[in-house]
Amino acid sequence: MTHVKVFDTTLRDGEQSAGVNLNKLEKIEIAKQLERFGVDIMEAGFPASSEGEFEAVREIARTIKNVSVTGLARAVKSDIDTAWEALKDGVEPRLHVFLATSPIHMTYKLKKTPEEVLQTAVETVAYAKEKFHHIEWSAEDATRTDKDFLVKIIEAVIDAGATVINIPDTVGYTTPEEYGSLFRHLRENVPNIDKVSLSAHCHDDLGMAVANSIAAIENGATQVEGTINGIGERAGNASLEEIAVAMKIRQDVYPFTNSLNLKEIKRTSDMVSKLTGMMIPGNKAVVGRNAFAHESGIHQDGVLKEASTYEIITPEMVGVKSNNMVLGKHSGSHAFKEKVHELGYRFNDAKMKEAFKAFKQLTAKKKEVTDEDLFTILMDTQVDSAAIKKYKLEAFQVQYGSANLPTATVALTTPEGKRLEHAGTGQGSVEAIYNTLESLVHEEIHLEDYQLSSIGKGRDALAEVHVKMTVNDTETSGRGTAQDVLEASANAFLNAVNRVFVTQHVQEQKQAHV
Ligand SMILES: CC(=O)SCCNC(=O)CCNC(=O)[C@H](O)C(C)(C)COP(=O)(O)OP(=O)(O)OC[C@H]1O[C@@H](n2cnc3c(N)ncnc32)[C@H](O)[C@@H]1OP(=O)(O)O
Ligand SMILES: CC(C)C(=O)C(=O)O
Repeated sequence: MTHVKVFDTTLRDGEQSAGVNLNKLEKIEIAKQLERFGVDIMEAGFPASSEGEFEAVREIARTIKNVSVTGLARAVKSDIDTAWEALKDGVEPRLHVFLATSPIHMTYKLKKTPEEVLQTAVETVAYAKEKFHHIEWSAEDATRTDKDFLVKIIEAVIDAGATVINIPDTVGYTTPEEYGSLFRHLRENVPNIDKVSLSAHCHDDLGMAVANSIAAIENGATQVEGTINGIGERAGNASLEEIAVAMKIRQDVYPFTNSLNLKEIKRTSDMVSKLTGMMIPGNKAVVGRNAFAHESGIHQDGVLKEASTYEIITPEMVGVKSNNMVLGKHSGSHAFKEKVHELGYRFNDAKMKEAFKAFKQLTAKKKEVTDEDLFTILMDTQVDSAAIKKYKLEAFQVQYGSANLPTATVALTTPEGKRLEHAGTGQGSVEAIYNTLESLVHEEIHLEDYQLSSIGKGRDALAEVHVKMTVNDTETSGRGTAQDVLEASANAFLNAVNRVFVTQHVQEQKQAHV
């Protein structure tokens, strides 16, 4: 059976999803989970794109020990140098360098002739080879590229030192037949193709990213790229969990192996969804809330008699567990620690105490704390940098009545430790809180998006709010959870403001040290 390497780009192409903005701690947390999931390569970001991104990629390369960490670079020497600085301490530094090859991209975007593009590609790969042993070269918009030119440029970059050739369907334009035949064509026509691995990278604009990726594998790709939950630019990338489960369930027609641990799918998917704020549709294959739910009588009857009548994937296969140890008000720290480990978290004593405290606070309001609730608490504990001082919500009160203008009174502490209080109004309760918070933090804030969902079921379920906003023209996002919808809303607002504040604070500290 052919082994297929899995290249995860959740932290790069996935983060290119409109409105997604992960901070360093969140990226590291996802990277650790991707390592547990068993990906072979993870693209941690685009180091030359910003200082924050550079630092996140460098930290991931230093932290992750069982996965080759890569970073994206344009065919520009300074991008390659920056990528090297970010990646060089990793266990297997790997560069991902790309250049567009289609007539549309070369003419209008790069404003270069095909000859100039070929020369730039060769020069930059040769330059990168002085530093990197592993180089993936991507022909951006390969599926709208002239085939003869594609053959020519691939042969040249292999000679220059590329070790993996990626054939991206950048705009999600291709079809399974066409994409498969492109891989066959390259294998048959690029003279030195045996020196490299071929990789597939598909986008989902026409809803065919997974099918296209599998067609590529059937036709010689030994590496497949994608993201968790299929997040990514525009309509997203190929969803890795769907590719993995399709290969597992249809081994009879897809005789390929990979190193993924399918039982980590649910946890990975939940984490990516929560930290990016990209909700998973209920009917999403493999990880949607309804993926294992049977609603209609005939189906339920069939499943009760024999599950395989209507279930081709078992929930256990992808890590959806039945909750056998319930934690609540009377649970102690031992059971809590046990559960923390079961959920895949490894905390030092201080973080464990912090998480236990948050858990106990929740049990005062909620009878039964589910795995989903705990997962949220643990993730919040993990990605919160207690060392950096931030705005903190102290108390709030909202007066609401259908005939009155809602009024919020809010108290918070500033990063400098000062307590502030203010009251304000709005058309609704959330707006009243947000108007008041805006006055308190003295920044110009525009709310772009607000999403509310519940974690789990029942009247006492936790509320989770995701916001996207601009703070003084800087785009940011925030997440807040609480049992009360208004408190979760206030937390999300302050979380978004704090992200901007923390970034500024780190930059100011750096400048002070220069
Ligand atoms: C298909 C993909 O997903 S590619 C990855 C896309 N991801 C991103 O763009 C996210 C990160 N990007 C960024 O932060 C910024 O775009 C930066 C820092 C990389 C560049 O910013 P800027 O210098 O302001 O340039 P801007 O983004 O406006 O334009 C891109 C420039 O790169 C050029 N370019 C685009 N791709 C490449 C490439 N592969 N190799 C070399 N140059 C390239 C464009 O032609 C344009 O050049 P020009 O300024 O001479 O016209
Ligand atoms: C950089 C390349 C691989 C890319 O993301 C694309 O073409 O979609």
